[in-house]
Amino acid sequence: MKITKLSTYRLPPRWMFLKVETDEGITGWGEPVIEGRAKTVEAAVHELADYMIGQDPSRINDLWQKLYRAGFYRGGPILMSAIAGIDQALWDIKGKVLGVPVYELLGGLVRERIKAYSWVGGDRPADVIAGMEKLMAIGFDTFKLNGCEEMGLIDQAKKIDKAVKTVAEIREHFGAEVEFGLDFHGRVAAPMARILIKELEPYRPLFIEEPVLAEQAEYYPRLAAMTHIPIAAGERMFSRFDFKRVLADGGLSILQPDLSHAGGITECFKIAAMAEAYDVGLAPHCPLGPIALASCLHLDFVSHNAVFQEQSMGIHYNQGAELLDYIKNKQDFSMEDGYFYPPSKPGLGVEVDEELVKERSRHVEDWRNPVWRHPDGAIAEW
Ligand SMILES: O=C(O)C(=O)C[C@@H](O)[C@H](O)CO
Ligand SMILES: [Mg+2]
Repeated sequence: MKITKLSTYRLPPRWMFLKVETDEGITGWGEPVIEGRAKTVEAAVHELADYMIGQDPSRINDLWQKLYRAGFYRGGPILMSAIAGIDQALWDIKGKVLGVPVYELLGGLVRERIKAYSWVGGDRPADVIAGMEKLMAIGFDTFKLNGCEEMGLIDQAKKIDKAVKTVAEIREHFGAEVEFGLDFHGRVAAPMARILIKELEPYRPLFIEEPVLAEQAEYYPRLAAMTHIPIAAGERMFSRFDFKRVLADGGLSILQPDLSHAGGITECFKIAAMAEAYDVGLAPHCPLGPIALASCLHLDFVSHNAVFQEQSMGIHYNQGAELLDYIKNKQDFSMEDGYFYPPSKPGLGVEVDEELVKERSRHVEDWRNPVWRHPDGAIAEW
């Protein structure tokens, strides 16, 4: 079998699908994208296609190493997202050729289901109680919300109070009936992170995510030393080499590699095993589409240390399309009592509605995240 063509489709809300075709009619789908830089990743995919055309798709490891190492420069969000989507499509092809779900190729199930969590509250946490109640009605009891809005390097007590008030209301309303992660989203710098974490402790968040930016990862062990709340990060780390440093330095209790940013299934399978050696949980980051989510689920079902799975149903970023809009087998992503169950179809188990993908990709807005500024006009982390 030989790879014959790579086609990319940028799609609302802010996703990109990749179709890899072969000379035997079997195709694989991937989801390479960096949110807000879809065109850049698209260019990277088509540059890397030069290494792919005419190659045997079954040699995933060799192709991965070639894509990663052959161009001299490596790593980072763009190249690793391009590799991620290609890798997902290669696993999809392999599973379809052999007639088994990808998790069977990775050693089979370690669990029967995986806990899902859902976003509430949007960019500026609001209406979180109503959002949680709505999702609890369909079985969710685990959520994530932004921990705060813009936060200056040194900021006012009232900004802290506003963040704490939102969380206090959740506990006041639901008691211990819900679990929630607080995503600081990289908006907070170390000085304020210390204060905010301390003031949030009494409300027992399930984890605190990106308490500081990934480029400030040296603070993770220092923050972990001052709190018992598990610290999570990983969506802005892109390879084993990024993750080995934070694992060796300690501080993270949960790794959140993104299967569409960190080199795909091949790379994240290794990252998951590295985390397990440190007793660190795996909770793949996934605010994206169905192919990314399916890739996460296959990893969750073979990783002993997988703890819960993010998914984008109803997420505030999904303007213009929803998680399952582009796939035919929506029932295969059924959620029961807040859990996902193993995909059953060969490959990634995603049946892409190709006609709809082609139609929707003809007129696609180029999504950008908002640019925030502090009251003094300085750029704020979004
Ligand atoms: O889902 C998360 O944890 C996020 O922090 C969302 C963020 O990654 C946006 O997708 C960036 O555009
Ligand atoms: Mg996040």
